[in-house]
Formats: sequence, structure tokens, C-alpha cells
Amino acid sequence: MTRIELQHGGFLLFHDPFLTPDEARGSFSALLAEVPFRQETIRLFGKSILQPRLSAWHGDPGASYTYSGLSLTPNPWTPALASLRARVEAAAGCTFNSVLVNHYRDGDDSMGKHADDEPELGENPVIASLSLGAKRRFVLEPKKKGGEKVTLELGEGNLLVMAGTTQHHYRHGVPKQAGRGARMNLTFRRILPARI
Ligand SMILES: O=C(O)CCC(=O)C(=O)O
Ligand SMILES: [Fe+2]
Repeated sequence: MTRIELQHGGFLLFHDPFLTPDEARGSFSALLAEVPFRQETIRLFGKSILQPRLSAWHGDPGASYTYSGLSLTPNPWTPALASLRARVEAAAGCTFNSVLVNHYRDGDDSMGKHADDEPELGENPVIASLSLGAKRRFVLEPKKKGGEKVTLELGEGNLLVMAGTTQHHYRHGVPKQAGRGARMNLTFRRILPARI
């Protein structure tokens, strides 16, 4: 495990490898069969657009998540998701009540730069990101102008934990990368109870 202190605040814990190649391949095919992936429509600058990837939201009852005008009610834990959650919790040393599963069908699918800073995640969320399938570039860019970017290659079976004040100071994303094969990424999260 490598700890990476981020220059502008926050830190990363990188477990490489976390799953064996066999475990990663087994998880990929189990999730493909179990997870009801959809291509969601989000609202961005007043326009409706289809996300450039497939996704699914799973979690404990009540762990609802809202971003970019999209409100997600959790699907139940599947066997593969439940067993991955237990392993990720043991490595991260904390508990998670939900997971966003993203399926990048090929190198044309991507994730735009964003911070996971929705209020229901709390002040300094711990987000544990498990990658399966094709290796993709993961870019963290400081919100403040002029700071240094951090680029990681997230390969099959890697676990990346984002913690501390990372979401306050950085945006992250997965740019298009021509020629890449299918990839899945699971971000385990803790949704806090709604405030009254
Ligand atoms: O696919 C990845 O590595 C990143 C996913 C991500 O940032 C998210 O689900 O919020
Ligand atoms: Fe994210």
C-alpha cells in the first residue's frame, strides 16, 4: 500500500494489487451478470445529455444519492457486490453503505472531471475505488489554478482510497483513451442520513 499526500490537501491510499488477476476477472463477469447497468441521462447547463458510460447504484435501503439532477434509489446488494464490499471495508478500515458501479464499455466511454462533494457524503468522505478490466488513466487536478496534476494508472484489481480533504481541493476524472477495452470501477461510499 502506498500513501500519496496531495500537495493542496487530502491524501490517497493506493493498493496495487488488491485483487489477484483471477479474482478481478471473476468479479468482472459476476458483476456483468448481476448488475442492472443503464445509461443515465443527466442535466448539465440546462441540457439533457446521456452519460458516456453505463452505471448502477446499489446500497442499503435509504442510501439515496443525488448528483447532476439525477436522484438514485439504491438497488439491493448482489452477492458479488456484497463480498467485494466486505473486502474493501477490511482494507480501508471503515464501513460503506453504498456503491456506484461504472461500466466503461471501451476507450470512448469516460468520466468528466468532478469532485465527489455532495452534501450527503459528509464533510471529508472516504471513497474507495476498485478497478476491474482494462487499465485507464485517472487524473486528479487541483481546483486552484496552477497546481500540479496527479495521474495514476488504474489497472485490474487496484484499490484507490481518496480521503481527508481531497474532494475540497481536487477534481478527478477518467479521460477517453482510444483503443482501450471494457473496464468497471466501483466507488464505495457512505451516504449519511438526511438532515431534517
Ligand atoms: O472510474 C473511475 O476510476 C472513477 C469513478 C468516479 O470518479 C466516480 O464514480 O465518482
Ligand atoms: Fe468520482
